[in-house]
Amino acid sequence: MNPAADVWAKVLTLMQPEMTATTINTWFDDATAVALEDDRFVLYSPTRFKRDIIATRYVSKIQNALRELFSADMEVVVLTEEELNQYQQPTQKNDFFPGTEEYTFERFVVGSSNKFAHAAARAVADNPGQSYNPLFIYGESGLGKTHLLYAIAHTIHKNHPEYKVVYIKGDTFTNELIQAIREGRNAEFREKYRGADVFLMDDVQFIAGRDSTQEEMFHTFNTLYELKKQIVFTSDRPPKEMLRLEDRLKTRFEWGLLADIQPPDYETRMAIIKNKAVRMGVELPEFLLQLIAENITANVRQIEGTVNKIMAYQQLMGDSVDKDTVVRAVKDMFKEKSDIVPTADVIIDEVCKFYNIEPATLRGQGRAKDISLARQIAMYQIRRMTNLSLKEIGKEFDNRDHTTVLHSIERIEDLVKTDPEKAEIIKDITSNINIRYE
Ligand SMILES: Nc1ncnc2c1ncn2[C@@H]1O[C@H](COP(=O)(O)OP(=O)(O)OP(=O)(O)O)[C@@H](O)[C@H]1O
Repeated sequence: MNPAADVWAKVLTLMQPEMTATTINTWFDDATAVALEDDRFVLYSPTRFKRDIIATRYVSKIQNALRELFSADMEVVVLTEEELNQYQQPTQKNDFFPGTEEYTFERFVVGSSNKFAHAAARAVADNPGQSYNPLFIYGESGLGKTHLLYAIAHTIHKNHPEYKVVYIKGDTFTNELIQAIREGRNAEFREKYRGADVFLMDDVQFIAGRDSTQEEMFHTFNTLYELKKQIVFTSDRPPKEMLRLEDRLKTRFEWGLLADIQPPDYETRMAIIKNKAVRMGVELPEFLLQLIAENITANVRQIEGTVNKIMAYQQLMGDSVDKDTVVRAVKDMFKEKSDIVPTADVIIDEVCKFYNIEPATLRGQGRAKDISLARQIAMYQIRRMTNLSLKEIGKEFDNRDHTTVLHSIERIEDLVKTDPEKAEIIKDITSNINIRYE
């Protein structure tokens, strides 16, 4: 169904308690929905007189209903006949970073878990280089950091089309730099990044621990900062927890404003699901909204994935699906996600990659300090991430005894508490393992 028409039908229903049926019929009987834009809802009323009444008296009521549907403020426009003829849907409004059209402030649902980061991003987008510099947004994966970064980019581009907005991921920066050095194009690389008016770096944690990248970042930062160019970073953790990051960068990253994003609370999850469903033109009954909001708690990306799957499911099955069938299908989706358990092989492989040793060595009897530590980490990770018993873990490591395995695991448990660098290594290895299953 046309999402705008669908939204309009919902708006009319939502307005019912506040208006008599006669009022609704009188003013809205021939009004039709023209478009649902990013932050505007466009209506058309063929009767000039009715159009004027809607535009003057009822816009705020329509806006209230839209806010309820989208958890966001939208502008409402009521077109006259001539305006309708001239109306052109804005196409590719945000096309200067293709593929990111949906990542706008209007489409970002604000709740208590992200309102600080959202407000900071807005401030920076409205006054680049003048409010907080740098802005450093951090939080776990899938909570909207990239979304905010692009929203900043789109807003600045709209207000200042002449600005050179540069978006780069931490690991791409590293790779490009290596390539530039290899090909003798250092000057070109520098110009590209140090010449930016707005510098946005996603996942900056990936530059930590790499000397030439950190050196380049240091000079890029200084140049941009002195010129009062806006700098924004995102990361999966705050600077002080980036233990392999040079101190001079750590302190610089903290010069401006640090803003964290937490996993969304129940209300925000509900709002995100509703917003997404309405935009996709899907009808999700209350029980289904609640079921998703109760079960998918950690990550907005997973919430979106679930809504997409339900939509596909409903399209396939049509209206004939009964409640039990949908509930079962949705529960299967939850199960599928939480049931992914990495194998011992994959975990051992990732630990070996990190420490640059052979799996056979890790599994074997060698007692060199580095190898023992890596082995203990592997045992700890297997215990944490799989359902294997101590005995089964022992088998993976040349038939070691289960008490040896237990001692190893306990040693790493202690280290994680007392040695932040080790804790960070474990975090890195865990995310490398998880990535293999995404
Ligand atoms: N508050 C929100 N409102 C609407 N959509 C959101 C919100 N938060 C996240 N999303 C959506 O969830 C998905 C994941 O968000 P995003 O890619 O920005 O996460 P991230 O924090 O950058 O994750 P990663 O660290 O894995 O890159 C995107 O499609 C984004 O639009």
